[in-house]
Amino acid sequence: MTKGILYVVSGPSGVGKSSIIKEAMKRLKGFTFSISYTTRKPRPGEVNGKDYFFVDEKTFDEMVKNNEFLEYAEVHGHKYGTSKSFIKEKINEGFSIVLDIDVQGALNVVKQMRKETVLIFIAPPSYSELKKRLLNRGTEKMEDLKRRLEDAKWELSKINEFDYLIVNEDLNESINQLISIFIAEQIKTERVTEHLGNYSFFKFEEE
Ligand SMILES: Nc1ncnc2c1ncn2[C@@H]1O[C@H](COP(=O)(O)OP(=O)(O)OP(=O)(O)O)[C@@H](O)[C@H]1O
Ligand SMILES: Nc1nc2c(ncn2[C@@H]2O[C@H](COP(=O)(O)O)[C@@H](O)[C@H]2O)c(=O)[nH]1
Repeated sequence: MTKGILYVVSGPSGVGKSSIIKEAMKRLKGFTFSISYTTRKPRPGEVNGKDYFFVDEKTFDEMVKNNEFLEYAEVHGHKYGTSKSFIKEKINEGFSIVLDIDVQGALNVVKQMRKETVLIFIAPPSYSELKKRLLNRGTEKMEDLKRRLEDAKWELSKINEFDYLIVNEDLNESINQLISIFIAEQIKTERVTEHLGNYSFFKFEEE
């Protein structure tokens, strides 16, 4: 069976990754979201098993020891990781999987699974707009917010390592751009021909 595609969406905190992904996935069928594990405490409204699997440090470290993560990283002072068994299973079953992970994690995934992975960077229209979005979201204390903005500088320096770049100015346009990438990648010649197996286009000329 043809392997699925791993869409890795990354970019600084507060740029709009989850807003774009959630809406794109509502409008498409057949896409599965990879729910990460984290040691961060849930925000109001966040649901365990839907937004994240919220675990304590001991559980997370145990999972690292047992090699249960495809990738994991310390991001803005908390630990986050992607389940290896979930990704391997789904990708082998031919599913399209969407990951919302940080830049370190994204570069780590692509090192292991270049052929299956599509790297998408979401950038803010400006640094001040990023700050505004984080402030308006109001989910972080000032100290955490400053750290996220500081970390954004390194993350933005890695844009050129990504396959696609969406500048999230207008949310609806960004959603459409993400959907376009998802669909275009599915019909890349190498993926379609791999799916068709022995099918030959030249047969038509012979008939
Ligand atoms: N194009 C946009 N214009 C204005 N506001 C936006 C836009 N896109 C997203 N936002 C707002 O910016 C805030 C941050 O968005 P979101 O939580 O989706 O970011 P994120 O990249 O997933 O953040 P994190 O990495 O911290 O999880 C939210 O309040 C969201 O409503
Ligand atoms: N390397 C990984 N990064 C992850 C994972 N899950 C989420 N993230 C990234 O963490 C930051 C912060 O998220 P927040 O929900 O606390 O605001 C954000 O950039 C996410 O993309 C993961 O499994 N691995």
